[in-house]
Amino acid sequence: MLIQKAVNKVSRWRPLGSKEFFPLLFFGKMEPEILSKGSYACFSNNKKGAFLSQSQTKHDLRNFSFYPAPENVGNINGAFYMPHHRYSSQHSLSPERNINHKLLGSIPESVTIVEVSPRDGLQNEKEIVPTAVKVELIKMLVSSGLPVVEATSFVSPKWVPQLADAKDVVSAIQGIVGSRCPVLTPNLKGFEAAVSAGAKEVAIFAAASESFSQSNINCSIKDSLARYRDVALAASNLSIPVRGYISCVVGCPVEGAVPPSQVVYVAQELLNMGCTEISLGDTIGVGTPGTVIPMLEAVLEVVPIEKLAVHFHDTYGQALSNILISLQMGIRTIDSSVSGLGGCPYAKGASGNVATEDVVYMLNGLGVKTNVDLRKLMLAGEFISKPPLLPPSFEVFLLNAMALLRTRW
Ligand SMILES: CC(C)(COP(=O)([O-])OP(=O)([O-])OC[C@H]1O[C@@H](n2cnc3c(N)ncnc32)[C@H](O)[C@@H]1OP(=O)([O-])[O-])[C@@H](O)C(=O)NCCC(=O)NCCSC(=O)C[C@@](C)(O)CC(=O)[O-]
Repeated sequence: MLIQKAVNKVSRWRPLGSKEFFPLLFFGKMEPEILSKGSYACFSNNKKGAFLSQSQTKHDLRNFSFYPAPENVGNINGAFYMPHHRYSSQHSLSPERNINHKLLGSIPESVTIVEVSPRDGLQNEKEIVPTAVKVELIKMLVSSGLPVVEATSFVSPKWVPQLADAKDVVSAIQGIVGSRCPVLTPNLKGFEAAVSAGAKEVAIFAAASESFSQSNINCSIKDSLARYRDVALAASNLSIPVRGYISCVVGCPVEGAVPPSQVVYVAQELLNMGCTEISLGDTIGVGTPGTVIPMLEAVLEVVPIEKLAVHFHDTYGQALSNILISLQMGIRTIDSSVSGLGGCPYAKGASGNVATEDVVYMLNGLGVKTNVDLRKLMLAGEFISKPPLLPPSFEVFLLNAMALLRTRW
């Protein structure tokens, strides 16, 4: 029997297979060539692209690091990757570049990506993913350079059976350095269990919609805030940072459109109880820039921009547009999930989170620093999305053996 792991929601992201890699290694051409005005070829076996302004020279092109053939990186024909390029006045030689500059000028130089796949990505998966697989996923995500990897939730196992192994996951990642690994805690019981397992950061999760609060955490918004005040106080006594989520910031599966004033109310309450960061969740992915901009403008009246994060689901393919406008408004923390895994068990119809690969690809294209290695990230996505070739018990045995070897050497 094979274990059915999470389903990769974004099949365009897959690492190079050896079949594609070896021809590139031996026959691929590493230097870009200008073919005609404004177009170039990255590899001899690649399609030609036409993305650069006519004023750019061959010298400019050499300064970019090109990935191997783009269709091999992500199956995106004609796309290409410029990790170190940033639009700056140095490059603003043509009028169209000036227009670009105006639109992109407010985008931050660096962005913190909060990877939520081990928690938000897996919580909705029906087949139970073995603890060792979850731990390996977290390690792979950490090794890709992600600064924050949300590890799991200390919620009721009756409500979310997939995350019933929260204690074991947190115990197993105690040695991890280089990334923060917060966990969700819905109440004091969850908080205490998280702390005794070794969690150093927690997140609480309220909603801007009354119906969603009831279906997700079985209480009203007011009662949830009272519960969270207790968690925030206990956390502050232990100097543990608390992130506050707000779900349904633009739309609710039951109530429809959610007015920005309800989001502002919950944001203000979370801020007052001491949350160090507030993540605004478009839980069912119904937002567009048309609804996200007014909501963000309203929240920015009460929450300082450096404390805000955005959390988009991609139900209608709007997540990247919403992220782009959030960046243009100055937000510097983006939540995402590798391979677009995710969906809330209590939000019917909610599709996956925005894929981290897509976010990193866009940020790289904008020249925004993330410190994330896209190739390693893709391997993590591949690892969690592909049904394994081995029986689960053997796979878990292998993962445990690898973990043991790592601790010995
Ligand atoms: C909040 C509760 C616990 C209330 O659940 P409840 O049933 O109202 O709780 P209760 O206090 O009446 O307790 C019932 C039982 O649960 C136990 N219990 C109580 N608390 C815990 C705990 N922490 N850990 C383990 N067990 C717990 C408690 O001990 C008791 O056990 P029993 O006596 O029946 O054996 C429940 O509704 C729950 O766990 N909800 C979690 C739902 C969830 O995880 N949703 C997904 C996360 S939110 C999300 O995805 C959105 C987000 C953040 O990603 C952003 C976005 O996209 O919008």
